[in-house]
Amino acid sequence: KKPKNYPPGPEWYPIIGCMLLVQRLRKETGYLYRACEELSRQYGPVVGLKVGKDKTIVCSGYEAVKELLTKEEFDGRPSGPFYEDRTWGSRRGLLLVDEQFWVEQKRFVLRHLREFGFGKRTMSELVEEESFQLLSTFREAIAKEGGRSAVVPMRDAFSVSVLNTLWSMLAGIRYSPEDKELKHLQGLLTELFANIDMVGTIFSQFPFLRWLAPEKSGYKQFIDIHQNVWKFLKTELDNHKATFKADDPRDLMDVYLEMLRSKDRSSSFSESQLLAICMDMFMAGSETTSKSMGFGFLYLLYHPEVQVRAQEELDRVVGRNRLPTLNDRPEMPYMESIVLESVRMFMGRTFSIPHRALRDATIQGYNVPKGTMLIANFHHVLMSPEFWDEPELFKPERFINAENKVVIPDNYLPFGFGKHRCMGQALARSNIFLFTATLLQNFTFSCVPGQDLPSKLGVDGVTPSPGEFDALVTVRD
Ligand code: HEM
Repeated sequence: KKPKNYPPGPEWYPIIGCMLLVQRLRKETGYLYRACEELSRQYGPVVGLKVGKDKTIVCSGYEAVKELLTKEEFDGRPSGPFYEDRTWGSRRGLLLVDEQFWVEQKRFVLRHLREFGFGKRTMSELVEEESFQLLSTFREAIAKEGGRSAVVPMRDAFSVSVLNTLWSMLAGIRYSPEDKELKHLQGLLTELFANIDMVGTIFSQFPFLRWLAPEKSGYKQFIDIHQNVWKFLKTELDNHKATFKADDPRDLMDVYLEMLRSKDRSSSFSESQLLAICMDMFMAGSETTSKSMGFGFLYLLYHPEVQVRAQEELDRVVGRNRLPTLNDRPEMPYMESIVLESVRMFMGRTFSIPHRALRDATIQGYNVPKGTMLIANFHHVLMSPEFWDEPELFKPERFINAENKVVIPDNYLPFGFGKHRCMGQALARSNIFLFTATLLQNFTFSCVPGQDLPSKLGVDGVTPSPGEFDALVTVRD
């Protein structure tokens, strides 16, 4: 039975709730966000659902999304097997934890990452080093062809560079693009992201399936992948422990190990929590950044005029005799806007990380019972014609005002808002800025002759992906 004054939505059936309808709409539209958009067209900006055991409210309108992201009552994260079994029976990490545990761990990580990558100087060092490596990889691909251009698979072209910035901060490690260990880790993350949703999986909504149908429900695979990521991280943790020197921390792992040795640490600190932090930083930071770039470059193939304008800005501000740096950013509003537009195209196809009502509350006047999961569908705020002129087009100039300054509208919320807002926004934007600027300074990207332009539809998953596509990369004259 629906709770009193629950947000409007489709009819619920025993056990399954409205799962069948959501699944059907998802199949018809190709994306879960589109299924939810369809429901909000019918029921309004706040839709009340029940999928299996989970009462779930999906918010689409700006007012509803803002209320969800800022109200302290909604600062919980969901609980249940999906959110607990990934970290061996209790919620750990940074992404899916709440209350005092989350506050303590987030504060610690933010404070110490300033020294290892979130600070202005350390971030410049990290990102500039990776941009150079990325440029070398593209140059090598062209050199192999022996001419001035090469066909390059683009979907995963940025993953190594992004993973390297994260792993350098966490554990002081950088990989070469050919490294076997790196490919293993990347493969695990890609597999995981293709097999789960932002809102859980069939076995989180119907927990009994874990025991009845562990293979078919995806539970076994989910646990196997997590176990492998865990093993990968544990090997590095053991290396760190073996080479640890008190008072000489090299990275986040070392400062955390130092904390674990302190007698008066809080009980939220543990070795398994350290591993879960690393896992969550990979999960939150790698696919999001590289897929935003994937979408960005896909759209650049459609919009050669955007490349020309970006290259004019690059030539004017940076020239051709040195590589761009993060210090050039204030002078490059157009490149900055390409970053914003790339992230809009990515996050406009998905949801926030789910929140949970910590107690009975209301949203937009509707009742939200304690324990309800709340999700922001970012499609509306990032891609609706209500807010954006020709939202489906890649138009960086939409973020630039008459004084040639970047202006970000209030409804541009791809990194969330409120206390759970993204921890990695500055790093993600710096990575996308410098990787894109370095590549466009040196190359022009076009559709491979004889091939159609790649589909803009993308592929659904825990985060949307642009699908595989190639670009003809040509050295600039
Ligand atoms: C384009 C790239 C990225 C996008 C679009 C993005 C977006 C988001 C969003 C929407 C949230 C959830 C906000 C909420 O639930 O209210 C989030 C949370 C988070 N992000 Fe990101 N993110 C990106 C990159 C990164 C990077 C590079 C890192 C790590 C360095 C990172 C770490 C996190 C963490 C740890 C959280 C959880 C924060 C919390 O719950 O308190 N993200 N991100």
